[in-house]
Amino acid sequence: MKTWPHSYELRLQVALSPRGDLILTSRIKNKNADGKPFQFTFAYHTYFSVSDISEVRVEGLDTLDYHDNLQSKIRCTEQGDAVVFESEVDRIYLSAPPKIVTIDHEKKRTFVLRKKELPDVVVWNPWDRKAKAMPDFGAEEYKCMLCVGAARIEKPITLRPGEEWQGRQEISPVPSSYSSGLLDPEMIQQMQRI
Ligand SMILES: O=P(O)(O)OC[C@H]1O[C@@H](O)[C@H](O)[C@@H](O)[C@@H]1O
Repeated sequence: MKTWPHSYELRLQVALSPRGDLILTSRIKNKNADGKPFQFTFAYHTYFSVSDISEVRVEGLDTLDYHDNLQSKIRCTEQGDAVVFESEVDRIYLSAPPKIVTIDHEKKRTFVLRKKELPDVVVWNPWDRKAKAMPDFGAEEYKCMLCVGAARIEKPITLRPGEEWQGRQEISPVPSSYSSGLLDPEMIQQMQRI
């Protein structure tokens, strides 16, 4: 293929635990016979179903730098305690901690995202104008979704022939009655058991 003149193997393992944890493991192997290494970036693009995007907050990204895809990918710094949504957002947060939480106040549900070998995090919601322009996206669907996904974008991966890279993302839904910036004791116990 002209756009990607390399031979590779991609394996995606999808596992669902009895309590609802979704574990995605991706393996990419360089199968080039010509001895050439290749370089790539990687992102999961997982959509969460939320009750109302205006009530959702993403925690764990405070003070981090991000590339803003809505401003020609310029590098900005997150100023808030949490990421909240009042308009279109399309960002790549850099070198994020291994655990990020997406809190849905209305549904009293939190998605705990854990990641390995994937330092960055994509956060995306198209909002109304872009939603209308996308043929595979309902005009109103932006209100009840949020894309948060582990990624490796800033520092691409290089593989020599025969080498393999593995990245992993785990999503655990936990009930939560989060309020005023403090996790309730029940939720802390549940998160510690994960
Ligand atoms: O349709 P997908 O693959 O989920 O991607 C949706 C959007 O995801 C964003 O992260 C990209 O910056 C956008 O360009 C893209 O439209």
